[in-house]
Formats: sequence, C-alpha cells, structure tokens
Amino acid sequence: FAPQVSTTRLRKCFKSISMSPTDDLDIHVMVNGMPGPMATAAAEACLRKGLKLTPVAMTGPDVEPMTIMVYDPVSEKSSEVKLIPSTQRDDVAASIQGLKEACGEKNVLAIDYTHPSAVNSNADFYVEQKLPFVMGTTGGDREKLVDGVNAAKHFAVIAPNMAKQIVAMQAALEDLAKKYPGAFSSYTMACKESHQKTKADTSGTAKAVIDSLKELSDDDFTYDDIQMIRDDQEALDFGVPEDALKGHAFHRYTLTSADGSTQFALEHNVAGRTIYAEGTADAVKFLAERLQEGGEGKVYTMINVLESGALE
Ligand SMILES: NC(=O)C1=CN([C@@H]2O[C@H](COP(=O)(O)OP(=O)(O)OC[C@H]3O[C@@H](n4cnc5c(N)ncnc54)[C@H](OP(=O)(O)O)[C@@H]3O)[C@@H](O)[C@H]2O)C=CC1
Ligand SMILES: O=C(O)C1=N[C@H](C(=O)O)C[C@H](O)C1
Repeated sequence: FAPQVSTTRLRKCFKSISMSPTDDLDIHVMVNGMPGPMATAAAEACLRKGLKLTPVAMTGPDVEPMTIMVYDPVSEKSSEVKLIPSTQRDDVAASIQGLKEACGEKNVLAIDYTHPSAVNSNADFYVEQKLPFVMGTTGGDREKLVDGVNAAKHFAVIAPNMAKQIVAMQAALEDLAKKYPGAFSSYTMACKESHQKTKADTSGTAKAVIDSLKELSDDDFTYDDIQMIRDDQEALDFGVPEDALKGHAFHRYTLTSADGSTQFALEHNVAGRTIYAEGTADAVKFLAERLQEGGEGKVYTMINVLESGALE
C-alpha cells in the first residue's frame, strides 16, 4: 500500500482485509503508536469489537517504515498495517485523505497511543487533517490540547484512563468533591504509583485523581509530590505480580488526618493493558456516533462516554 494509491485500489484493499462475516461496522481506525504495546492492544480490541484498521498508521520518528500484522486471538481477526514514521507527515496526510475518499469522511477516525512528547503535535495534525481522534496518550500540555481541539470544534475523546471501572471511580470522586467540598480539610494527601520502567511520564490518571482529591482536602499537594515507582524490585515490593512488571498500573492514594488517627486509602491496581484497550475501542464507537449526529465537534471525556452507556 502506498500513500498515493488510487481510490479504486483502496476500496479493493478494504474489501480484502474486511471479509470476516462478524465485521459489522464500517468504521476504519488509524491506530497510531504501533508497535508500542498500548497502541497494539487498542488495535486488537478494535478488531475484536467489529471496527476495521486502516492499512496505514503513524509510528515513532526513528522507526523504519514496516508492515505489521495485527492479530486478535479472541476474534481471530487480523489486519495488515503499514507503519510510517511520524517525520513523514505528508505521506500520512495523503493516506488519510485517500482513506476518507474511499470510506467516507465520517468513517475514518484515529487512536493515539504514542509518546507524551508527541501529544500536542499529533493533536494539531489530526485537527489539520479533520481526523476525529481518541487521545489516550498522557502528558504534553493538556490545557493547550483541550483548548485547541475545542477552539477548532473538532471531535475528540481525550482521557488519561480508558478503563471503565477507573473512569466510574473518577466520576464518583468528582461528584463527591462537588457535593462535599472540603470534607477532608486538614487531611494530608499522599500518592504512590507504579508502572513499567519504560513509562516516560508521571501517571496522567494519578494527576486527574489528585485534582479531585484536592477539592476535598486543602493540602497543598502538587503533582511533584506523586511518588513514582519505575523499578522492578520496588514494583514487586509494592505488590505488582512478576508477570505484570512489563505492563501494570498500581495506584494508592491516602488522606490522613492531622493527628494521624484516621486514614482513608484508595487503590486501583491493573495488570496488563486489556482494560484500557477495550474502553478505547468503545470510545471510538461513541465518537463515530457523535459524528453521525452532526453538529459541532468538541472534546469529550471518558466520563461522557461512560454516561452515554457506550462502555461495554
Ligand atoms: N489513556 C489510557 O487509558 C492509557 C494511556 N496510556 C498512555 O499511552 C501512551 C503510550 O503507552 P505505551 O504504549 O506503554 O508507550 P511506549 O512508549 O511503550 O510506546 C509508544 C509507541 O509510540 C511510538 N511513537 C513515539 N512518537 C510517536 C509519534 N509522534 N507518532 C506515532 N508514534 C510514535 C513509539 O515509537 P519509538 O519509541 O520507537 O519512538 C512507540 O512505538 C503513554 O502516554 C501512556 O501513559 C497507557 C495505557 C492506558
Ligand atoms: O503508561 C501506562 O501504562 C499507563 N498510563 C496511563 C497514565 O499515565 O495514567 C494510564 C494507566 O496508568 C497506564
């Protein structure tokens, strides 16, 4: 597949990769960030949930162009994807436009699981290309990200965590903070999070949870106070199973009273990445529905997706 390929060839290409009788949706997803683990898990979940993968996607700037086979062992569906380095934006842009001509403007969306350093430039690129997107990548300038997408009236789901139950917990915390602001005033906060040692940034989820906890407590806790574990032995000591060292997210937050007599603790511990991948594919379906409804685009959160009932 070449970016300048004709619309007719693209149509044939889509037919050849989407023959499975269980394919039920005409939604084509460009999953950017493969062969990284999270993007790959999301691509597999897309296949599992009846979405199609575009034959071209964006990979890291230093990766040689290559073609990979995405295979979902549950549905036994597979799809070939050519990965183009993010430095070759013109080629990716030509592919997106070809895909839209072949599949319909509203049927091509993107998922981004790349690198914190790429968040803002990738989002700008999706806006330029009029490509609705689900941004799972954490980090970057989050305010600029959300403001830019909203100002462009572009369709996007942006969230640091796509796991249904964690999103539900975040929604509950937001409600608690709204209903009982300052309920934990004078309590001190602490947060420890452990992730695989390749993780580039502080957990975006931990930052979001801290934002809610800060509405409940008057502690002057900052993101710099989050204790990060990126070491295998420390992770094991924190309770991470050995077979999850390469992919886990263990979080523990505490609120402790001034005299130390009372402590509240909140934990969410995830081994592997499936739970986020499932939520990501559901978010794509949610976004595709908003596109079909028409109107102006905007940033949706995963709480919006949860409230719509779209998280399976
Ligand atoms: N929202 C959620 O629920 C979740 C979010 N995440 C977030 O997802 C992100 C990715 O996680 P993970 O897969 O573990 O990270 P990795 O760093 O292991 O993989 C990222 C991949 O993206 C590639 N990449 C880097 N820059 C670009 C770019 N500009 N365009 C396209 N691809 C690029 C990298 O290539 P190379 O390294 O070769 O340059 C690599 O293959 C992180 O920010 C993480 O916090 C993770 C889990 C859940
Ligand atoms: O990098 C990860 O792995 C994860 N990143 C997200 C975050 O930064 O909060 C979500 C989850 O913690 C896994």
